[in-house]
Amino acid sequence: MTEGDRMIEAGGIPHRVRIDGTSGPWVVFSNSLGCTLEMWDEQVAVLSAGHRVLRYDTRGHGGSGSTSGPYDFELLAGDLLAILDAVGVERCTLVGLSMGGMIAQHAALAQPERFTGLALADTTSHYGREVSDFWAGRAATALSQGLDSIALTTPLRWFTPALVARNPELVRRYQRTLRTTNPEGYAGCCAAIPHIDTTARLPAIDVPVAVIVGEHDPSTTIEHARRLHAAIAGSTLHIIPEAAHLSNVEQPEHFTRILLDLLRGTP
Ligand SMILES: O=C(O)CC1=CCC(=O)O1
Repeated sequence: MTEGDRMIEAGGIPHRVRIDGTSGPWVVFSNSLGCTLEMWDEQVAVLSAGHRVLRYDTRGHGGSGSTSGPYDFELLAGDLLAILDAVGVERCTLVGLSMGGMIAQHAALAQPERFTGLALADTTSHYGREVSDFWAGRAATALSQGLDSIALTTPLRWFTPALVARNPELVRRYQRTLRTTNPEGYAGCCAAIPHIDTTARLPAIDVPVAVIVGEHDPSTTIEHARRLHAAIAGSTLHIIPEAAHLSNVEQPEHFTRILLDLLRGTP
C-alpha cells in the first residue's frame, strides 16, 4: 500500500484503489495481466490536472485480494462496476489495456449508460482457438511453479528490444511486479482471457472509442485492433510506433496524447 491507496470491498474481496485529481470528469483505468495500477503512472501524472482519476488492481493482482479461479469477464467487470458504485462514480471515460481492455468492453456492454468514452488498448474482442493451450500452459505454470519463469520471458512481449536495451531498470521493475503477482490470481485471469468473445456485441457501443495498439505488439496485434475498430462505428484507430504490448509504458507521451484527444471529444 502506498499513501493515497484505499481498500474497497467489491465482488466479495478487497480491492486496492487509488484516486488522483480533485475535480473534473472521471477517468478510470484497468490494468493488464501481471501488472498493477502503477502501470498508469505516466498517464495519471498528466490527466489528474483537470480530471478525477481512479485506478485499481484487478482481482488477484497487486494489493487486491484473490480467490481461486477460473475467473471470467463477468466477474472481473462486475468488480470494476462495484468499485465505481462504492466510490460514487456515476459516469466516466474508461481506459483498459490488454486484459483491462477486455474488462472495459464487458463493463461498457453491461452498463452502457455509465461510460462517456472508452480507450481499448493492446486488446482484442476474440482470440482464435489456438491460444487456448498457451493460456492453459501459463496458468498451469503459475500454479505449479509460481511466476518466476513467466517473469523472465514475458517482458520480451511487453517491450520492444530497443526499450529493453535502453531501460533495463524499467524492465526489471515490471518483472518484479509480475514475479510477485499472486499465482492463483494470475491463473484465474489466464482462464478468462482466451474466452473473450465480444465482437458481435460491439456495434452496440455508441460513445467515442480510441482503439490503440503498439506497432510491434506480438500478443494483441494490429489485426486485433483493426477488428475492434471495424466493429465500433464511433472508433478511431491509433497505431503507436516503437511500442510493443505495453504501449502506454513504452510511449507514454504518445499514448497520453490520444487519451487527451479522446477526453476532449467526450461529453
Ligand atoms: O501477458 C502477455 O503476454 C500479454 C497479455 C495478453 C492479455 C494480457 O492481459 O496480457
